[in-house]
Amino acid sequence: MAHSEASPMEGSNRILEEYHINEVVGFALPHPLEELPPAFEGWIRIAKSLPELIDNGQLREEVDQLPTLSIDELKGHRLQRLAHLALGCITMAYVWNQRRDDDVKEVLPRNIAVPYRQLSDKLGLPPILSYADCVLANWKKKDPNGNMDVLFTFPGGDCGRGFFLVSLLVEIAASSAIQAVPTVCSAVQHQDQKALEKAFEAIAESLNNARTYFQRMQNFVDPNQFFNVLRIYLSGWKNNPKLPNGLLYEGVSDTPEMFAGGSAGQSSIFQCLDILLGIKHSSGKGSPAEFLQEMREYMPPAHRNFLRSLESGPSVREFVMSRGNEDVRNAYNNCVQGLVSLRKFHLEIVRTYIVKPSSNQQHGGENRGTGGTNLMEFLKSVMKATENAIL
Ligand code: HEM
Ligand SMILES: Brc1ccc(-c2csc3nccn23)cc1
Repeated sequence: MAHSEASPMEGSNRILEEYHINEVVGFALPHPLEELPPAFEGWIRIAKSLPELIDNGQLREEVDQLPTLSIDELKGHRLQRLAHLALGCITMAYVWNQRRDDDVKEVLPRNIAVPYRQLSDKLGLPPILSYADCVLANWKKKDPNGNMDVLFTFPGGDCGRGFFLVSLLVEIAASSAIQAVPTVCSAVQHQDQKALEKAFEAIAESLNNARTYFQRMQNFVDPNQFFNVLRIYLSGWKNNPKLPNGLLYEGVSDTPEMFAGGSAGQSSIFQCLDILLGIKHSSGKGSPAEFLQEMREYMPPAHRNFLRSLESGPSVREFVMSRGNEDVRNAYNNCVQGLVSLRKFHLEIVRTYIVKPSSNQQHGGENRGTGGTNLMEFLKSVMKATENAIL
């Protein structure tokens, strides 16, 4: 690990800041901006009006009329994240438009493809809408008492707002677990059983709290709107029969390129806890481990590096198994159980929001998730691997 990068083993919150992890919102972007400089008003205007423009058939025409803008004026991480999010939403709307299989765009025009790729390269993010865009940076405080709202959404009524905000609330609730990660690493390094037990207790409590937010999904998101509308706009162009060669980014490359659709496999919280607790997912070609590893490439680089540095440290699980006292082992198991409960509840949500609505479809339900995975198999495997980690 590069000497300039602090390792979580040094056990200070300074480390988390260095990896762009915020003590209140965790991996989410703190205080996202909502406005771009005046020259970019067209991007914001269109991104803010996707449902209306798509429904009245004007979206693609509006996008085609945008000027090709230089991104030089977009200084700073937050401005670039807002622009990347706006262009990501516009790109999904432009490609999928009114969700007709015979009306999918295979070429993204240069006036958005060129700045979109430049911003993606600057941020180290993929040129497709990702979890880091749509969940982590797509929010604002609506009023002084902390109610939140999304910046952009898609057709499907309140479905997108609910899906993105509930995911964000789970991320924020689980962020206190991430705050305990340097303490766990330091306690293992110093073989401090009491400190380790306390840090595990904080993680377990955080996961139980996060689960209560998960339950809000049913109140805000309609399963049929999710399955038949929103899910289409989050689909990507890797192994997608609707775009078998991928998407051509005009003015950027001569051949079409493939990028996976949005997935919460791109959530750093869950991958971070899997690493910390030593939860190993099944590996091999087309395996959950391979999919989750690939999804790291869609995360902000700082978060990807945090996961790497965590992976390079001593095994917490080994320490608990070989030297942990009974209290430490129980506290460790409560953390694993917290992740199992979240993943079991998530499986119920997926049955309600994907499996059931897809069985109502005439073609017997394509068993694919937003990330294009054979989802139930993948999710059950991930949940079982978590359960198997209980000592
Ligand atoms: C309507 C609600 C939801 C649906 C239909 C849904 C669906 C899915 C599907 C199909 C996958 C498989 C991978 C993929 O294709 O992306 C997945 C993965 C995942 N989802 Fe969701 N999801 C929902 C809500 C949430 C929420 C609120 C969270 C919390 C942040 C979440 C966290 C995850 C995680 C972490 C994974 C990766 C697998 C894992 O680590 O367990 N999901 N989800
Ligand atoms: Br883009 C985008 C990508 C992923 C998500 C998301 C939030 S929770 C969840 N489970 C599966 C996907 N997913 C939302 C927007």
